[in-house]
Amino acid sequence: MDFEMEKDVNPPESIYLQFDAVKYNVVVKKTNKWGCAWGMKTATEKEILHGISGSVGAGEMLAMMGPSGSGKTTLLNVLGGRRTNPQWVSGSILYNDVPYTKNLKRRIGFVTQDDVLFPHLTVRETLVFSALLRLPDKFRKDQKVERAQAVLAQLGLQRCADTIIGNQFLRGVSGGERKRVCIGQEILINPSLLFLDEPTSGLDSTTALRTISLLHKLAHQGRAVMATIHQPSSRAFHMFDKLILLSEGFATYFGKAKGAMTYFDSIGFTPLIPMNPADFLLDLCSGNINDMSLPPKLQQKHKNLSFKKQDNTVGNAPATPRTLLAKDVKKYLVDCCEHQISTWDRTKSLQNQKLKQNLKELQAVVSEKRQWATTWWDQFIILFDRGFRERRHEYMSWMRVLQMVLSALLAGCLWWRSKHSTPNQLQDQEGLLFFIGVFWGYFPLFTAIFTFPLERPILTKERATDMYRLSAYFMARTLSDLPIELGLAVIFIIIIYFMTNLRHGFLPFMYTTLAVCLDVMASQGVGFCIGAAIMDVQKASTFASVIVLAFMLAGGYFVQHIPPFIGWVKYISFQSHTYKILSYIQYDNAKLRGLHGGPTKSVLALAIMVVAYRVVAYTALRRMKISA
Ligand SMILES: Nc1ncnc2c1ncn2[C@@H]1O[C@H](COP(=O)(O)OP(=O)(O)OP(=O)(O)O)[C@@H](O)[C@H]1O
Repeated sequence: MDFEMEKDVNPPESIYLQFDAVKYNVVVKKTNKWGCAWGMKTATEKEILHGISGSVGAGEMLAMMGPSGSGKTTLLNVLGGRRTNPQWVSGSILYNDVPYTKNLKRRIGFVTQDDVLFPHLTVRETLVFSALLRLPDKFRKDQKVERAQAVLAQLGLQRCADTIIGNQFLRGVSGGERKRVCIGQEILINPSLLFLDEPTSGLDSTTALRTISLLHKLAHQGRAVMATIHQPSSRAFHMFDKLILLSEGFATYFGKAKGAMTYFDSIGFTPLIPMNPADFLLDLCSGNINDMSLPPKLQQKHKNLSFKKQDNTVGNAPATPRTLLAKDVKKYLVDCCEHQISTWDRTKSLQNQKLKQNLKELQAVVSEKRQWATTWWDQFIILFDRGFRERRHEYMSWMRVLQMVLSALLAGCLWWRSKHSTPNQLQDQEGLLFFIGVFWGYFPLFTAIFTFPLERPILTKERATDMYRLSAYFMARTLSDLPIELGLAVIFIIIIYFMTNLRHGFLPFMYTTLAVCLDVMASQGVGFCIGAAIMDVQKASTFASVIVLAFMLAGGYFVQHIPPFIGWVKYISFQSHTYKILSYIQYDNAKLRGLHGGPTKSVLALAIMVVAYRVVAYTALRRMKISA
């Protein structure tokens, strides 16, 4: 099956990307001698890209090839505006002769190596939600949906349109289809520049070829397409317009893909057996010179080295004649590239394009003011709807409902027809009230701590493309789980209230339900807070268990006279306040049970906590800088 050409969308505005002598450094932190990340640490700077030059224009597909660790992803991230800190990036990177600004985001599509998608949404839902969020408001809702359908057809995804995306635990669409969904999410906005990191990794050769052919078509519709490719087949290789070959962060070739073999032949490297050009080039960049001719300069060295003893060292590893030769080959390639290729290509610049189009017009494309595609409210509604659909299986999960019902039935049996006439009966019933507070202060918290750490990859991806405001996401995400948590809490209270014979009457029942709902919301707030601040599921769970334990112990049931230096825990413990409110609802004279301060204070405290913990969670999320 081939992919249809896009018919109904105007060609994107052309952007000519030119980069010259691009370098990229990172700080490498070394751990101490025990391998721990804390204590005495040393930081060193490491140069990952050593002055890469090249260009790509509308209608061209540039492939970046090289052995693993040669710097392809890093270069793609730098050119795609994902690494812009001038402290670490140097050299010139110009888009229509203008340096990168965040305004360019809406002209750039970026497909990352990992397919970051919601597993429970269908292919159609994924594309429609992306279209609703990313296409500007000048399109009506039905036009946005139509655009998503057109992309679906263009990428040949109709057959699996209503299949869920899936993940390693959940059967969904195939790897190739998932990759096409990711590409679809980017081409929805009709980008001028499309960057793709390993779009063919993990795909069989036929699907990989189809994907490259799709990229080739997308480029020929007037886009500049840049992709890192590991091991293309020879048919795929011939679809590339331009090629950058990297080896250990150095360029060993930049120019027309078709001219690569001729170039390497001209500098002395020719395959001695029929070979896929991509295999030949990768072998060469890795210094593996089996089955190829060598330039005379290296041939002589090869002979000399073959007679030498293996007593030299390169780095920590013993240097054999083969590794020394590989090093010489790479150096030779880099020198040749520097002198012969980059010089002729650097002379080509925007000048060629300027002849075709007005420079001012081209630059206006790059400098267009950055603005949100949709309003805050639309973002909130769309994200709420998406969140609800993604987690609908959880909401409808019988396991969860069963867990709640069984817990309520168990507690109902244990406190069956409880009374509070004698001190012993009263003590038992207070245990029940405390249990309700602790139970509903525990489950929502442990569900909420996973929210942000698990959604971080998708949040990072979507925020990098300016899809929505963080506040709209936060509100939608924190509110979408609330109905189910509150619903379950109400079912629980209905069961337990009548089984355990709590205070009769409509008002006491309603107040109890309200107090538990406040408990649920405060507990969720603490969970969001911990998750957003730590952003690591394991660490967050450990920390949360300590917090829950502290709040429970200080809740007023186990210890009533807490020493003043630790007494503040009681005030921020939502379980303590819930227990207090429930006691007031059940008993007329709560002071007799050692409870001081009326229920109003506790209701107020819980209400403040519901808001305050969420504000702290939002601030923590902002500080994580999950944006580009
Ligand atoms: N933040 C970082 N800190 C330290 N080293 C880094 C960092 N980022 C990249 N590197 C190193 O830079 C080199 C290039 O990495 P990069 O991911 O760009 O390679 P690649 O060619 O895309 O590899 P692959 O094909 O395996 O994905 C690697 O040696 C990598 O370990």
